[in-house]
Amino acid sequence: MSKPLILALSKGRILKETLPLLAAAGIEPLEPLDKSRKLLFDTTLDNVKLVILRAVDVPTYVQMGAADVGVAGKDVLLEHGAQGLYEPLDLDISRCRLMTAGIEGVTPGRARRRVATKFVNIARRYYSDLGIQAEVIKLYGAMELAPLMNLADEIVDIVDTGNTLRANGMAPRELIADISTRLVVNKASMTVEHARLGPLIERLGQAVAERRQSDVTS
Ligand SMILES: Nc1ncnc2c1ncn2[C@@H]1O[C@H](COP(=O)(O)OP(=O)(O)OP(=O)(O)O)[C@@H](O)[C@H]1O
Ligand SMILES: O=P(O)(O)OC[C@H]1O[C@H](OP(=O)(O)OP(=O)(O)O)[C@H](O)[C@@H]1O
Repeated sequence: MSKPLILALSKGRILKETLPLLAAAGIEPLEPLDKSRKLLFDTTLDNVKLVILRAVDVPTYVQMGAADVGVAGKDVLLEHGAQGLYEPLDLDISRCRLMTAGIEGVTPGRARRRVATKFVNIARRYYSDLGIQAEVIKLYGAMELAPLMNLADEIVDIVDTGNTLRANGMAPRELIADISTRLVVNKASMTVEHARLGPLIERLGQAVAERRQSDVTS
């Protein structure tokens, strides 16, 4: 039998929205994902397996060829870099915005700005493109706390409803990028496994289009 095709999925919020799309494309795990500590699952498609990863690890698995296909947020992909990856499909799920934000009513001054974020590469690129001097401070969560605690003047973070910012006396400032979840494919796999990947990407594309259509009519 040929080598199994490995799909790397981001756990958490993206996973919940990914599973119905995969099911519509004929791929379902053979056992419930949350009933064990297992991370590698067989599926209803012969020789197609799922691995469930931290979202930030998905691009690494796909880039290195440990997984053929991945599902990850555009924020994670922008932060990681696109080398060795194709991005053939916008899955149109987990939509949000990557923004700068700061304390409500405060306008940032001209001085070197302290910026707290987990997206350090995106932030460095963004401020450098604008010619703004920034000291980027890496955090792993609760970015909204940093300006309140005088650790930073500004944050770069995901904004959806804006509730988290509002609840902490903060307001969005500039849009950096509109974000949604993307399908990524290892460049070598795309060539070698084209016979299996082509139809898979097409079925997923149809599932995305059908979901969009049902959202419009509901
Ligand atoms: N509030 C939100 N609304 C919509 N999409 C979001 C929101 N927050 C994050 N996302 C998108 O979902 C992805 C995964 O978010 P999630 O909160 O599940 O993981 P995480 O907190 O980044 O990862 P981990 O829990 O592994 O640290 C993000 O990379 C982003 O693309
Ligand atoms: O604009 P909102 O609708 O409030 O969404 C934005 C929040 O959502 C994400 O956090 P999440 O809830 O995923 O928690 P996390 O800190 O675990 O990432 C993100 O880091 C923001 O804090």
